[in-house]
Amino acid sequence: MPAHDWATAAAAGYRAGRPLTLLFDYDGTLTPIAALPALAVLPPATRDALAGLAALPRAAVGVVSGRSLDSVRELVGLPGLRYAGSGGMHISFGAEEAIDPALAEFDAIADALLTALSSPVKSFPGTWVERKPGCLSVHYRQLTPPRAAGFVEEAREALAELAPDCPPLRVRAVTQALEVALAGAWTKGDAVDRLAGVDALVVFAGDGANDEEAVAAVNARGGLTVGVGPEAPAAVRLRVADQNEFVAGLHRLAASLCGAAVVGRPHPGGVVTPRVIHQGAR
Ligand SMILES: O=P(O)(O)OC[C@H]1O[C@H](O[C@H]2O[C@H](CO)[C@@H](O)[C@H](O)[C@H]2O)[C@H](O)[C@@H](O)[C@@H]1O
Repeated sequence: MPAHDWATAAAAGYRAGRPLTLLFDYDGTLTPIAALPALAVLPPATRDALAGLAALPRAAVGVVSGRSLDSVRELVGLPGLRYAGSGGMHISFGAEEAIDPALAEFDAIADALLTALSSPVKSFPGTWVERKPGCLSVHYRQLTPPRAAGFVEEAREALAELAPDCPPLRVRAVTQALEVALAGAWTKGDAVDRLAGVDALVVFAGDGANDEEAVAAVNARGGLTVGVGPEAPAAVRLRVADQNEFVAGLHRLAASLCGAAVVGRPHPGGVVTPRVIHQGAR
């Protein structure tokens, strides 16, 4: 195995005695990109690998996603993991939650944003808006590249027209969707800071523009950042060509640290009912 392989490096750190925190993006990293969000289902073998790694005595596993917290938690289906949804604004670890106050501020203006976006969405059939706590994804995957460029321009203009009556927005293109949140809202970097754990070797893997802050946060901790595919943030320390290669590394890591026991193991049952313990300052 080459020395720059992320799974080999993570296994070596764990074997050397360091706690290991593995944080992964969901869409495009743990699952292949699909035509619609509902079709991006986690393969059972990937779930087994995550469950096996999370059961190790000095390891924690988290999924940090642009999806809503409920959606990512349900799709992954492992109560023992750490989760962040809404691009880092809504964080869940064990029985505890942290919520960015910007989430509620955004929700108070979300209807106005949806109204503003209704005109470009009507003009470009195939586009649609996914409403999530604290943010929106304006999807345009079904459009050809020139139509997508036209749609993005119109959607950005529609949002910009709200400017005098609306707090500043953060609008960025993430895997064929415009992600819209309040400027200054928590990002995946904030989620990394809350989920990483003290003294752990932190590994983060992601594939898109909304992973930039997580990559910066993990690099700042001296951790291991893995870019999945060509659109991964430029600052990653290691790269894999695509989602298949990333999952192959995940299986190698699980096999190396957990042995054959990870395949077909029953998943931990039980439902954790989270309670809110912290609403951070903006
Ligand atoms: O941060 P992530 O976990 O990567 O989530 C980013 C967005 O993922 C979803 O949309 C993207 O994946 C869909 C399924 O593969 C695809 O159909 C869509 O075109 C992509 O934009 C999700 O729907 C969004 O809420 C997430 O922000």
